[in-house]
Amino acid sequence: LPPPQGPDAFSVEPPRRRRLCEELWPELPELDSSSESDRGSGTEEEEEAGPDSGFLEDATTPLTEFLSLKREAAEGKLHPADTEASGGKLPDSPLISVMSHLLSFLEHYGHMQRLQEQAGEYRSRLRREESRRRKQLRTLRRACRQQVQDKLSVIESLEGVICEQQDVMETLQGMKPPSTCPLYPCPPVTPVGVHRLVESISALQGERNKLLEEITGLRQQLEEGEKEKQQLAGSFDLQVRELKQQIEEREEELTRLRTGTGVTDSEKRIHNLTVENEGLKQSLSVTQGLLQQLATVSAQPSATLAKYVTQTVEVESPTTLRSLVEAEERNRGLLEQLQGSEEVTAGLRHKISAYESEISKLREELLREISHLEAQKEEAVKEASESSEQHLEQLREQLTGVQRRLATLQPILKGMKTNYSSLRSQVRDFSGFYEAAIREARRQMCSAVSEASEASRDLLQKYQHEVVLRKKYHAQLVELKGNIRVLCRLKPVMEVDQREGEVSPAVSTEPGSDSSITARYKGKERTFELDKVFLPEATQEEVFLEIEPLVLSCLDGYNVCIFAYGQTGSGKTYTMEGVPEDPGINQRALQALYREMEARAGLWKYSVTLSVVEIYNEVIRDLLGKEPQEKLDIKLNPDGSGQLHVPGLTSVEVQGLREIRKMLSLGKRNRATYCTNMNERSSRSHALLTVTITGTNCSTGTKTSGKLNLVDLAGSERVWKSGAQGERLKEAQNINKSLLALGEVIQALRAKQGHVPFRNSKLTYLLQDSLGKGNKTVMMVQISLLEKNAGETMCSLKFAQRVCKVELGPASRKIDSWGQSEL
Ligand SMILES: Nc1ncnc2c1ncn2[C@@H]1O[C@H](COP(=O)(O)OP(=O)(O)OP(=O)(O)O)[C@@H](O)[C@H]1O
Repeated sequence: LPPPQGPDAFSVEPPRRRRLCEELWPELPELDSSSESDRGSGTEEEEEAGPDSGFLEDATTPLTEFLSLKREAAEGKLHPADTEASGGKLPDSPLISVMSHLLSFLEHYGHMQRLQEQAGEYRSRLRREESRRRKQLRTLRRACRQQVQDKLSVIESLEGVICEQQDVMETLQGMKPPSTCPLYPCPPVTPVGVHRLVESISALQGERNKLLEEITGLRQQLEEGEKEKQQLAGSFDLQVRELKQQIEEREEELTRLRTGTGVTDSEKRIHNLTVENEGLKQSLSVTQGLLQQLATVSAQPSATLAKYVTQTVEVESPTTLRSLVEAEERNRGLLEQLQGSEEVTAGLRHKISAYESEISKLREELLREISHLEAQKEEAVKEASESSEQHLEQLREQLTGVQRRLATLQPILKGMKTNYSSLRSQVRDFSGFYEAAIREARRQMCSAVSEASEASRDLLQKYQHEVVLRKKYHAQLVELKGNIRVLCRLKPVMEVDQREGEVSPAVSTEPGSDSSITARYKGKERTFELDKVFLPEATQEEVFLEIEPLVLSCLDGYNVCIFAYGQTGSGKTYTMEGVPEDPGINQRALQALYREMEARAGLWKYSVTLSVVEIYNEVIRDLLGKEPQEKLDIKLNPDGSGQLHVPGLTSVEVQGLREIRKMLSLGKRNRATYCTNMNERSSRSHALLTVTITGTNCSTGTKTSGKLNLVDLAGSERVWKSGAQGERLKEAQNINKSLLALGEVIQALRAKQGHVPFRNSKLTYLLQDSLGKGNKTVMMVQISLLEKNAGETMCSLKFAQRVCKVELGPASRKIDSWGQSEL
């Protein structure tokens, strides 16, 4: 095998190689914080690196310094202001002081202060993030450096081996054969030895190639690390931009607030310039950081690599050389970019200095303005103090006046105090005085009450006497009128009758007389003398007024019976019940009773009970009961009083007229009503409303019990005329039977017979206690004026005449012209 030709790496001395490796990664000693001496130790190898490597070194030096200063500042070794002053060659920026000055103005506004604090927080976060990123970067670089050192140590050991081999080779080559050697002076090297050497050299070359490959791999790793670093730097820049944007937003908000709160134009301009300046500074710092990274990572390895290539590898590998030349070209491009960036940086610095000078001018203006304001403030304070002194003087004068007034008021106050103490003693004694007065008043009241009770007793006695007299006279009056009274009411000719042509009257009255009535029937005329004849024009009220005293006598303990008698359709129900808009006797009687009861309230207490029964076909039915169809019987009261009573009959105690109306409407609904050809709503039953009034005298306790029977009798027409048949015929017969029985009872009473046939019908039996002696009865005979009803009219008037002859009291009655009754 041929020996290696030309210069190779093995010709380089080991210490020199070590220095070359160190130059390949100049940031390694920097990161060890011991780079000052290493960087400063310019060696002859560096000078041999050519003009390009020297230029690169010169260009990277200030950036390296800047980086170190920045790092130191980050590590807290230097104050940021010092860093900028020394590394960036910038004067101490007044922006921060102006800013702080401006912010001091904002201290008056709590909200602005909070915003400022937020901005500070964002800045500190930014700084923290920056330091974190730098730490990461340092860690990465340290790891890379460790790897490189490891590789270098391997290379060194290999180089040592190679050197040894070379020494061996040189020794071998320089060895002279012994003079005794037959092959001398050119002793042949044994092929085996040479072959072994060649083999070892080629093995070493293979190892060296491997190492070179490893170096290439490491370079690739470094490049990848660089890319990662750039990505990190990019993301870092993005975060920084976001944070700056947030700061800018906060500062804009501050600006808005400041504008809203009325800062001067100079302050606004200063603020705007400050913001712009800050932005420029930030862009400058970003650019510088970028340059620094580029210079640190790209340029320095390239420079050292160039030297390395020049000295070692170039001759061996054209491919590597080509790639290194390309890297060199890239480095040159980066350098150009660096130069451009530096120019931009210089321009920005110039701008910053211009802005700072303007800011300093504005600051001066601001200071002038502040001093002017302070002067104004002092003046205002002076004026305020003068006015307050004047006010104080006035207050002093007022105080003096008040003190003078107080001095004059002192005696009055003293007098008031005396009065107050006397009042207090009076108040203390008042309770005793009050109790004594109350006792005296009670005593006087008791005596007055006793006197009054004596007087009232006298009055009460007089009143009771008067009541007794009134009752007596009332009874005498009623007796004079007659205890049984027969009234006649003429039904007016209705429209329906006029339409049918039934207008010829069969009844007439005498002018000037209100008690005689003349009826014509079958060519005969007959005059009847009754107690009262109501003409067709008579109102419901007129009718009731006639019987009101009798009704009211119930309150004094009388039993009163009021009948409505007459043929069907003659107006019985109208007279007794009336119509809603014009009520009849029933409701008017109850109203009058309640009126009177109210008038007697305080003297008498009354309770009113109500019962409504119907007598249909000689059967009594309870119209207020739950079972109206149930038949009731009349029996003697088991209390031995001899009174009659109807077991099971509903007797409702009513409290007022409203309740009575309810009961009456219930009774009306339950009443059996059938149609006949005489009247569409002809009642075929007797309706009996009984009002029992029990009174108690409040002072004497005397009790009275009166009963008012209001009877709407069934139609009295003759059976043959009503055309009734079958069941209806039975109804008519029963009706006529009960009416006949009523006539018989009245006749017996008139004749003062010992036996009065009350039991002949349910009606008379039921009214037994109201029809006897001492009771009062009113018969309201309803008659029609019409010719067609003349026969019925005649019958009704004859019946009325018979009743009229009955004498239930001492009053004598006129006897009619015919003398005797037909009964
Ligand atoms: N004085 C009167 N003024 C006005 N209308 C009357 C008068 N009398 C009766 N009427 C009317 O005549 C009609 C028949 O009267 P009502 O029903 O009172 O007769 P009645 O005798 O009760 O008949 P029934 O025996 O069938 O019950 C009713 O429409 C009633 O309003």
